[in-house]
Amino acid sequence: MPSLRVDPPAPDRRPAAATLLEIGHLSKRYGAVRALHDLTFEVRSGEIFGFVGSNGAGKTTAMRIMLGVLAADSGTVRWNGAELDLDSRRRFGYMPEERGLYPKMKVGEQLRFLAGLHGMSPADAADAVERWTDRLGVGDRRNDNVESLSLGNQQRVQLAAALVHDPAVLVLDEPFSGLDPVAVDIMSDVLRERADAGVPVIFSSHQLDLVERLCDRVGIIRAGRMQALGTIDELRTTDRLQWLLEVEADPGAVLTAVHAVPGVQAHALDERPGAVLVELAAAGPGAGAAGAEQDVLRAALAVGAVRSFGPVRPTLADLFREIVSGDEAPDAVHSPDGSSGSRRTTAEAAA
Ligand SMILES: Nc1ncnc2c1ncn2[C@@H]1O[C@H](COP(=O)(O)OP(=O)(O)OP(=O)(O)O)[C@@H](O)[C@H]1O
Repeated sequence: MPSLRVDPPAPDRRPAAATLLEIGHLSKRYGAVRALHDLTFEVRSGEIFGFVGSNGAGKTTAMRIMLGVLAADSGTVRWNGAELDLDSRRRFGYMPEERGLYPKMKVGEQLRFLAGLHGMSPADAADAVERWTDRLGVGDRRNDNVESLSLGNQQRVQLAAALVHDPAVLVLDEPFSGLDPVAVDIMSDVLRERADAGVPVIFSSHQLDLVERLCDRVGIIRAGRMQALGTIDELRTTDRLQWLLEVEADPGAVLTAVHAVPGVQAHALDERPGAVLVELAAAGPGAGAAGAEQDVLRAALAVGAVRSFGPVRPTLADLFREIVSGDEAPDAVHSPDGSSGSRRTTAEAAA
C-alpha cells in the first residue's frame, strides 16, 4: 500500500552534465552464486547516485569492482570515457563497507599517511587532514588512536579518509549506517557540496528516506540486476495513477459512487478512516483514462462535500518493497534468461 504523501514533483536538480563514471554490463560470480548480472548504469558529473538493494543484492560487489579491488568476470568500468587504470583509481575516494582503518594508529597520522599514498605533499596532507577532521567533527580526536573512538566517530574518520585527497569521484559503501542524526546531516552536506563541485558521488544505503531526500538519481538492484533506474521523480511516476479522496459522507456511499465511474477502482483506507484510495488506469494510448479524475470528482460531489482530492505517488520505500517483494533468497543462482525483467524509466530507456 503506498503511503499517503501528496507531493508536488521535486525539482530536477541535475545540471546538464557529462557522464563521468560508466558501469557497463558487469557480471560476477562467486562459485555458484551469481552476484552481478549484466549490471549497467552511469553516474554523471555533479550527481549523487543512490545505490539501493536488499542484503546480498550485489552493491558491495559492484563498488569493489569500480575501485579495482575485485575483478569482474566481464564488463567494464569507464571514467571520462577511458577504462580505469591504477592512476585514475588513485583519484577516487572510497569508503569500503569493511572500514579499513588501522585501529592502533592515531587519527591524524593515519589520514596524513593515506593522503600521502594518493600523492599529496606532507604540507598539503596536513592542511587537508586538519580541514576535514574539523569539518567532520573529529578535529579534537586527531591525536587519539582510532580504536578509542566510538564507531560513529570512526566512521567520520573513514569519510575523512575518502575525502582527504580531494577525489574526483566518490564511492561510498553504506556511509550513513550507524551515524547519529547530526553526523547524518554533516555527511549529507558534504556529499551535496562535493557533487555541486562536479564530483560524481555514488553511495549505497538501506536508509531509503535519506536516499530519497539526497539523491539526484537512484538505482534499485535486485539479485545482481538493475531493476529500476532514474530520478526519484521518474521512479515515482508509476503506471497506476492513485488519488486520495476524502468526502464528508458515508464511506460506503462514496465507494459506490466512485465505482460507478468506468475503469476506476477504489477502496477504503484502514489507516485513514473516511479516506478512499482511487486507482485510475494510466492515461496513454489505449488507456482512455485521461480526465477520469474529473468524473470521480463529479461522482464524489454528488454524495457530499469533498474535503480533499489529490494524486498520491509512491515513496521510494514503496517502490523498493514492490521491486523486492517475493524476493528469492539473495544467494540463489538466477535463471539465465533474465526473466525478472527490469523497470527503467522512459528517460533511461531512450538514452
Ligand atoms: N567473497 C565472497 N565469496 C562468496 N560469495 C560472496 C562473496 N562476497 C559476496 N558474496 C555473495 O555475493 C552476493 C552479493 O553480495 P554483496 O556483498 O555484493 O551484496 P550487498 O548488496 O552489498 O549486500 P549488503 O546490503 O548486505 O551489504 C551475495 O549473495 C553474497 O553472499
